[in-house]
Amino acid sequence: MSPVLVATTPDDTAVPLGPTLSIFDPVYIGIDEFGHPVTVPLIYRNLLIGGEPGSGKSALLNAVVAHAALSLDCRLCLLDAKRVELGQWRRCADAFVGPSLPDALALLSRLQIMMDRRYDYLEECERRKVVPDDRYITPYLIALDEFAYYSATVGKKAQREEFSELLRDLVARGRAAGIIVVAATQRPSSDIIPTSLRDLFAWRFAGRCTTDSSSDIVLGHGKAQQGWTANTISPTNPGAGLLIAEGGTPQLVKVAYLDDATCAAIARYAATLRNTVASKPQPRVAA
Ligand SMILES: Nc1ncnc2c1ncn2[C@@H]1O[C@H](COP(=O)(O)OP(=O)(O)OP(=O)(O)O)[C@@H](O)[C@H]1O
Repeated sequence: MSPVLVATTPDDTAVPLGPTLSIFDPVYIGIDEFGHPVTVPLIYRNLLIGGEPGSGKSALLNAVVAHAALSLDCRLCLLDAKRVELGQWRRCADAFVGPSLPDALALLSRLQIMMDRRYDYLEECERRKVVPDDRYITPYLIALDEFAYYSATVGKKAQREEFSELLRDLVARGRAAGIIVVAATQRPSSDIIPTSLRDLFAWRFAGRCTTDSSSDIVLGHGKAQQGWTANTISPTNPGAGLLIAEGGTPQLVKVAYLDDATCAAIARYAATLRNTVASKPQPRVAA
């Protein structure tokens, strides 16, 4: 039987805590058009989320981050230029970057170093990837809301390019080292999501897009012609979108929505869990 986790309140009362999740579990993200639950495995994968403003990208991001926050075998790094979309999870995260490109660069550089060291370790142990209950490697979820802010909006050109290169490297090489990137943008255009970057994301979600071509930029070339376009999703149906995950065929999904109060409650609970249960002896990425 797994041990009962107990938290201590300020007046020293022991409060039993419920079970936790694992980042190796499939992540519940919503329902399909028949009302069936939709889950996606995220370990060893990355997820790209695109769609017009208000299409429900942050809602999906929050559903994924909620699962990761409740997974004590996962650490979090959050980048959110608006600060309020992912801000409620701040106390669960090793690092939280707001609207600062230098901070974003510093964080991604450190993650890149950590990734390289993890591969040194895996090579030394003659292993290929992180596994459940890994003694020394804890998976990291890197969640970015509106990554175009860092890759195309602020700072100098060289800094933006450095950001894009670092992000691309983490997406391309991070999976076996337990680094999961979930990145959202409201600008599904070819300059923000070039094909070479898009194709590195095994899982993709397109919320409502204003054109067939912007939907294709998220889902893949030719999908609109095959009848899969997020342009047909009603603007009055936020959270609905086309998901490409296992199987490769797009699937219509309505994302589970966590309102502010629910998010805050889950985040508080997850932070309590994280403070209560000793984490693995591994240096933190954040300063
Ligand atoms: N799954 C959902 N079910 C019901 N309502 C939703 C859902 N997802 C989003 N909404 C509603 O749509 C609003 C906008 O959602 P959200 O902030 O996730 O969009 P967004 O695409 O991230 O927007 P932006 O690009 O401006 O950040 C939410 O405040 C909420 O009212």
